[in-house]
Amino acid sequence: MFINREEELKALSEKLNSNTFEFVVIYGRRRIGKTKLALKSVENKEHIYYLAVEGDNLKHFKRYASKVVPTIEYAREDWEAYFNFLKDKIIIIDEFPNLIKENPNILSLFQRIVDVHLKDTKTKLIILGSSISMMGEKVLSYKSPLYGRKTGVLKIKPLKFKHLKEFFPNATWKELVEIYGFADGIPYYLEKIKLPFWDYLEEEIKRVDSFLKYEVDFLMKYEFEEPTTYKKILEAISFGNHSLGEIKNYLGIKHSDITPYLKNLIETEFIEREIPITESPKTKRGRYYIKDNFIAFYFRYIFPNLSAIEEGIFEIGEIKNDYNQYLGFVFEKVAKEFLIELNKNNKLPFKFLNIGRWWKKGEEVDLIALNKNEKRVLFVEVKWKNLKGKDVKKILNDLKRKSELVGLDDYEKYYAIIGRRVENKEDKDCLLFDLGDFDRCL
Ligand SMILES: Nc1ncnc2c1ncn2[C@@H]1O[C@H](COP(=O)(O)OP(=O)(O)OP(=O)(O)O)[C@@H](O)[C@H]1O
Repeated sequence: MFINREEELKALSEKLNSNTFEFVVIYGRRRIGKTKLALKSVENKEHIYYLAVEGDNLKHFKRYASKVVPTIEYAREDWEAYFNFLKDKIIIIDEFPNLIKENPNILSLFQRIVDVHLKDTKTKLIILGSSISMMGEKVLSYKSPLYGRKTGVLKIKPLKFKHLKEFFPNATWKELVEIYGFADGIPYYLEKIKLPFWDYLEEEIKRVDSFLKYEVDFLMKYEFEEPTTYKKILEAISFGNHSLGEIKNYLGIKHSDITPYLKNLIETEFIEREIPITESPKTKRGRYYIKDNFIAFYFRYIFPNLSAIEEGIFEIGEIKNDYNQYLGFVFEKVAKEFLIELNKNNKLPFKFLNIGRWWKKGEEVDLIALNKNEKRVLFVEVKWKNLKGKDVKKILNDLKRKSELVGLDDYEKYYAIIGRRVENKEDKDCLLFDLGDFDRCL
């Protein structure tokens, strides 16, 4: 089964079919599907695939490459000599950071190989890496010897919510939101899930060898040497502490500065900083959110309960009882994707160019979609609840009240409510959507 990645495959296919040398960097968090994508792109093409390991890479690489280019057996054991035998070939090196760890000079060495041997050939060199900090600093940064050599960069993101339907064609949208809250759009986790979701989760948590216990440690090991404080920060955010002050309070640190930790967590893509949509990027009023649902799920439900899970006394009810509240946040992310899809297909009253949250002094609007040129704005409230007519009226009144606080007085205003289920969607005072619309629109 291979799901989506159409745009990435198109970009790779253009590179692979070009008449010139190409050096493509593919990176993204572990489990996201880099290897599968790279291999899919060369499915019907002769290629060398090498997964770099912790040591002896020169020897191992030669063995793999010789399956495609037997004459490489005669090459001296060094990278420059190897690449002389590999001109015009497709070469994929997975987990490139392992090569850097084994030999930090590899970067200058590859720079030389490109400049002296490959630049004027049709060789396609594709390197893959999971450590975002290392790929960023050593490969992609302007300080890297390889900086000017790459001809393409692909950052692999999670699959979209709508793609979950392809993994689980028989699941309802409600069940898909529940699954998304756990696995996000990360193929490795999606692949593990069997329906019904709650039975799967209960069984997985009970397993002595459950991957849930170790996965996040394994991911963090790739980015941080000492993850304790990072973990505490992620736990704080997963329990709804989003401002700097709230996070500090949760950690119980009064004076020490946690901004370097936050900066590193942003750089390694564990979290992101958001600002109210109407503010300038320089604002101090940023808030921190965990980037993928799997990490949020782990820090909300697994990390605080590791001992109980280990002792086999953890009850899945602990998660079930809280899950709807947690999904409130997950559903906002789903709703945003849904609106972006509607926008793309011209199914909204105007085309927005910007979408994001807004907050000020205890007041919040879940989503605001803007077109500054046309001076039109859509205010959106997202509710992971079944809404009756009277609920809709109440929410709409409150949304209208809040819309007056945002300061877009001369804009033409529109309102939308997105609920789990909404009764009487014909109400014409605002746009109303629920999971029933997803089949039509996603
Ligand atoms: N587009 C996809 N459709 C379906 N399954 C996928 C897709 N991409 C990846 N997978 C599955 O998800 C799992 C992880 O994918 P893959 O090994 O390619 O990720 P990766 O980013 O290279 O991970 P790592 O860095 O941890 O090795 C694999 O079992 C793969 O089969």
